[in-house]
Amino acid sequence: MSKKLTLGLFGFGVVGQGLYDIIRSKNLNLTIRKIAIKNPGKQRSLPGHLFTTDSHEILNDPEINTVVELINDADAAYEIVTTALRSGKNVVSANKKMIANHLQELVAIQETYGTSLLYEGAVCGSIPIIRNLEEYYDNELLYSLRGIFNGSSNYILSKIFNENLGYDTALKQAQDLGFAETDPIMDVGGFDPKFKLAIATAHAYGLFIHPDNILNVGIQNLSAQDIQYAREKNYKIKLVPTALKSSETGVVLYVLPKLIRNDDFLYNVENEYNGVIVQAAFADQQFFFGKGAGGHPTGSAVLSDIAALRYDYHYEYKKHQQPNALVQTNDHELNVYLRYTDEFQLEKLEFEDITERFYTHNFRYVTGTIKLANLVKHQDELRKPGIFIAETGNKTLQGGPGEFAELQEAEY
Ligand SMILES: NC(=O)C1=CN([C@@H]2O[C@H](COP(=O)(O)OP(=O)(O)OC[C@H]3O[C@@H](n4cnc5c(N)ncnc54)[C@H](OP(=O)(O)O)[C@@H]3O)[C@@H](O)[C@H]2O)C=CC1
Ligand SMILES: N[C@@H](CC=O)C(=O)O
Repeated sequence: MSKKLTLGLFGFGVVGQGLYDIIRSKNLNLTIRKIAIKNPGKQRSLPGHLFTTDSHEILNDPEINTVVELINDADAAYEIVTTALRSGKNVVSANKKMIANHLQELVAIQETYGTSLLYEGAVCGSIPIIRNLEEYYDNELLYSLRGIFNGSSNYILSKIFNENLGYDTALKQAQDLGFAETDPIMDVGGFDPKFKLAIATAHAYGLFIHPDNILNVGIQNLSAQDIQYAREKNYKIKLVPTALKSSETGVVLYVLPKLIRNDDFLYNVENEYNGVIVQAAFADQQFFFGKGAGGHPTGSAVLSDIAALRYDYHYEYKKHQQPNALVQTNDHELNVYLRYTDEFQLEKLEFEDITERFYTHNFRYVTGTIKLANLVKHQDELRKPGIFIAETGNKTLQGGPGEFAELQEAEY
């Protein structure tokens, strides 16, 4: 039965305001009873009596049955969300950092208290990927999931490749447009897409992997030489999170920049748009595309979750409940391009083989094969200035109905 929802909203920034605009534009039979914010002195577009800086005005209000958490502080969000769920209120959140870092505990709290936490807006903005992974792919063998999960870094890369804009100018634009996180290293360093990958993996494979255990290397060290290298070969560089089944039981997870060929779905995903490629046994490749950042696109996903709560929708985490033997593994080889400064950096990484080597006084790179475990071991080195790594090979998983996937390498 459809329930009347009375909302308590936390956060009235880019996404909170975006959600409010959408709710106001339609007759949705929803009431926003109170909005909690941080800074009482800020100018607001709504009457002052709607706002509070006291979270208890929402959390202790028995009239409020639904909390919508849209703040930019993951620690405060954790307190708000867990308190709300424990006091019998359903919650919608877009806070991927908080959700990814506490997912297993949040699932347990929902079970204990019979409440529901929905977070479609936390992963790829407007793209309904979580509910699809949760519901649709239950009976499909999921080989891999990869894509563009971060609007800001994609915006920056698009502006660099398509308009020759400088990195700093493009980043400033992404911030001004409300796409970037409060600390933009979360975006460009690949942390934000890693949080999203961790959440998606729980719904794709039933695996709860803490983000600390997933490699992320971002685009913050991208240089003019890397751009030139990619352009000369007709590639674009995108920041790509990947989850793939590498064996009967192994799931490989990482976030790396990637050289993308023009026949890849991701090649034409530009600006703040996101794209997710799901590869499954019977369906083969499927591609989801939509805006991954911004107030209105994210607000639309948040609203969809709010609407689902009218019907008591909750994630069942079925793939986690069912016994399966899947485990995360770093036992996997990747084809990469590596620009480096000192030979010792190259030696440290211990390539399996090197296929190409280029050496001038100001530009050194190799391409070759490297173990993911080595990248994990030396991830701090990979984030230092003067080094840039990008995946080159297009690992696609192929297999027919009933047979296990074979890993196929398409070398560029
Ligand atoms: N921007 C985007 O495109 C997307 C963002 N997200 C996520 O949504 C969330 C919100 O992002 P966004 O709207 O961009 O952030 P903003 O910085 O635009 O807004 C944050 C809001 O949170 C409020 N706030 C901060 N701390 C508290 C607190 N302790 N109690 C109550 N209110 C608080 C701020 O109050 P005040 O107004 O007083 O400063 C502000 O209204 C983040 O988790 C983000 O990662 C998810 C998908 C897309
Ligand atoms: N900072 C994020 C916002 C949406 O999740 C991004 O750029 O994708």
